[in-house]
Amino acid sequence: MTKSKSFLKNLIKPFVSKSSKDQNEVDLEKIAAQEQKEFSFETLVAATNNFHPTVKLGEGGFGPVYKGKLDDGREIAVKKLSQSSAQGKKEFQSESKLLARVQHRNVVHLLGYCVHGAEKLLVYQYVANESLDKLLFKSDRRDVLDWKRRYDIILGIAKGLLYLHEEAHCRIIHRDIKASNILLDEKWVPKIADFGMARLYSENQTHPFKLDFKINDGWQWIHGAEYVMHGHLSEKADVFSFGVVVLELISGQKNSKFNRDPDSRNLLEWAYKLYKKQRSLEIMDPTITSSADGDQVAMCIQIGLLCVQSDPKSRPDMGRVVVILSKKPSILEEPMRPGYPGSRYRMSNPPTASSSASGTSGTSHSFGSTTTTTQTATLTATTSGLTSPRLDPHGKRPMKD
Ligand SMILES: Nc1ncnc2c1ncn2[C@@H]1O[C@H](COP(=O)(O)OP(=O)(O)OP(=O)(O)O)[C@@H](O)[C@H]1O
Repeated sequence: MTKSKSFLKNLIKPFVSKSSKDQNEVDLEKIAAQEQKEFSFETLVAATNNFHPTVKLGEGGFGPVYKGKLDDGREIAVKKLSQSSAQGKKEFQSESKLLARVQHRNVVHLLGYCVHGAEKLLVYQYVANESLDKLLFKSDRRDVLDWKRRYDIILGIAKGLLYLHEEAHCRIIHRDIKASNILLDEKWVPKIADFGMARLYSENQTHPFKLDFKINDGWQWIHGAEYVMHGHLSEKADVFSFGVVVLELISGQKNSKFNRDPDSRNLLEWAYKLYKKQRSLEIMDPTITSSADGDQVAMCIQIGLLCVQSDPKSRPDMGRVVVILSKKPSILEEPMRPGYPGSRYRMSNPPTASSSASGTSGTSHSFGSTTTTTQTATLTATTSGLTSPRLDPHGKRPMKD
C-alpha cells in the first residue's frame, strides 16, 4: 500500500461503518476456523504418559484432568470430557476453536482440542499453583495468601469476568464461578478455569429453556432460580458467584460449609448481619489481620455484598466492580439483603416455578440434608411453565447460553 493510501485508511478508520466492522469480525472468525488448534491423540498420549494415574490432577464434573508436557516443553492440562455430551464432532471443533481465541491474563488459555473416536479432549495451559479453594480451605498454607495477594486475586477475577462478559469476541457467561474454578499461577495471578463449558456440552443448542442445576453443590441453584424468574440467565448470575468468592477470600470461610454463626444460614447472611451493625470487619480471616488494610477490606466486603444481592438488577456489572476496585470511589450504595445461595442445602422437593422465583428473594424453602452424591437435575421449562425435573444420570451438565 502506498503511503498516501495508508494515510487515508488511518484517517477514515474511526468512521468505518458498523457493517464493515462486522465484516472484519466475520473475517476474523474465518481466520480462527483455519487456525490449527487440533492436537493429535498420539501427542496427548505421549504428553501424559498414556493418561497415567500418577499425572491425574483431579476429576471434576466434566471428567478427569491430566498434567502433560509437550515436546516443545510446554506444560499442559488435558481434560478428557465424559461422554455424556451429544455434541457432534464439527460443532465441538468449531466451539473449541472459538474458545481457544479467548485470551486474557486472568482466564486459563485453551490451547486446543482433540477428537479421538467418541472421545473429546480439551488442552489447556497448565497453571502451576493450586486452585483457590484448595489453598484457602484445604491447606495449612493459607497464610501465603496475605491481604495484598487476596486483593489482587479479587481484582484479577473481576477483570477476567469483565473480559468474558464484555470484551471477548463472543459473550461468555461462566455459570460456575467458584473458588475451585480459580487457578493460581506461580505469581499468584488468578485464572478463571472451565469457561465456555456450556457451549461445548449442550445437548440441544437450540432449546432456549433447557436448564440444569446441581442438586447439592455450587450455584446452579440460584442460577436456575434466576433463569426461571427472568427467562434468561444473565451475567448477573456470575456477579453473584463472584460476590461469594470475594466474601470467602476475605473470611477464609467456605460458604457451603459455613458454621461460624449458628444464627446465620450461610456466610452471606452472616456478613450482611455484621455489615448492618457496622461490624463487617469481624468476618475477616485472622490470618490476614496483620497484613490487611481495613478500609480496603471494608470496601471489598461491601462490594461482595452488593454482588450477592437477591435482585439481579441491583447487582453491579463487572465493569463497575473493576472500576470501584481500581479507583476506590468514596461512596458506594448500601447493599440490600443477599440472595439465597442454596449451596449448603439439599433440595428435598425440586423447585416449581414459583418456589424457584422466591429463591432469589431470600425466603426459605423446604430442604432436606441427606443427599451426599453429586447429581444433576434437569429442569425443562417451557414458555408456559416448568415440566417435572428429571434426574440426569450423567452427573453435571451445564446450562446452555
Ligand atoms: N489448566 C489447569 N492447570 C492446572 N490444574 C488444573 C487445570 N485445569 C484443571 N486443573 C485441576 O484439575 C482438577 C480437576 O479440575 P476440574 O476443573 O475438572 O474440576 P473441579 O474444578 O475440581 O470441579 P468442577 O467440575 O465441579 O468445577 C482440579 O484439581 C483442578 O485444579
